[in-house]
Amino acid sequence: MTDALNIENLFVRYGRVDVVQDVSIRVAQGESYALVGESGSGKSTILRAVVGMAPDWRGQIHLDGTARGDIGQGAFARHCQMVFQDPYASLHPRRTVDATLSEPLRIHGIGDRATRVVEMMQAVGLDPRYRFRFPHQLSGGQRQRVAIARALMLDPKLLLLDEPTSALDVSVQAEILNLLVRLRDERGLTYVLVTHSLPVVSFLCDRLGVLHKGQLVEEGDVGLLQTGDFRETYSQELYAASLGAGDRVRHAG
Ligand SMILES: Nc1ncnc2c1ncn2[C@@H]1O[C@H](COP(=O)(O)OP(=O)(O)OP(=O)(O)O)[C@@H](O)[C@H]1O
Repeated sequence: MTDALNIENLFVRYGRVDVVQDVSIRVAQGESYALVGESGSGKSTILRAVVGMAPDWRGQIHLDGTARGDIGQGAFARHCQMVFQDPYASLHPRRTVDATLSEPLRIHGIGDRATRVVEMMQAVGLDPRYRFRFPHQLSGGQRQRVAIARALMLDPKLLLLDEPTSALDVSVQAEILNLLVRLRDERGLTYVLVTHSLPVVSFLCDRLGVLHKGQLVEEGDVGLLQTGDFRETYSQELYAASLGAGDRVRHAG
């Protein structure tokens, strides 16, 4: 089967610096893949290159076997969406939930918007009576549910999740992780997740890639997080630093 996402020899440059260097990643259909690594290692930049938010990149990016450059903006939005870390920053402060969720439908000429908005609110566990609320009238967890709902409005197959729970209270993180697992199972989604949290990777992902200074230094099955059997010193250090942090999340299911 064609990979959901195939990144080959990706370089991304800001100014004169290659912040991503020769990275190749394949993510199978239905797989959940995590990118981990310290702050500034280039994790988010890789996601940004996939969605077209990195101005200067080279290499090959294929989605479902089609080159990124051959996919128009509309088709891309129907295929792949990104969820950002901070739902407060990513939602428009003067748009109600209804306006936020209707917008992609309007842009793509999809009718029956009120019904679809209510159905999606229910699918992400948001009470439809919040439909005409603004972001500041919602909790952090509810806002992230809106952001996830917005990402799903066009029924994409690939979701890029950039630290989707790290801006949330610990008590709410597990709820959002459970929601992401349920939505993935119900909709056959493929996830690429960027996170600092190895417990989140254990909970949500099948495979992980370790990024260090813009390079992918190691890839492996998520079982590595049980054994700690990493090959590279950098991965071992990252693993050791995370030990003991977040059993709560690991058992969120
Ligand atoms: N718009 C930009 N202009 C210049 N440099 C940038 C820009 N965005 C990111 N960088 C640099 O690129 C490098 C990689 O950043 P990136 O955000 O991808 O790292 P990250 O691994 O996702 O970090 P974090 O975990 O802190 O989000 C960093 O050195 C960062 O300073």
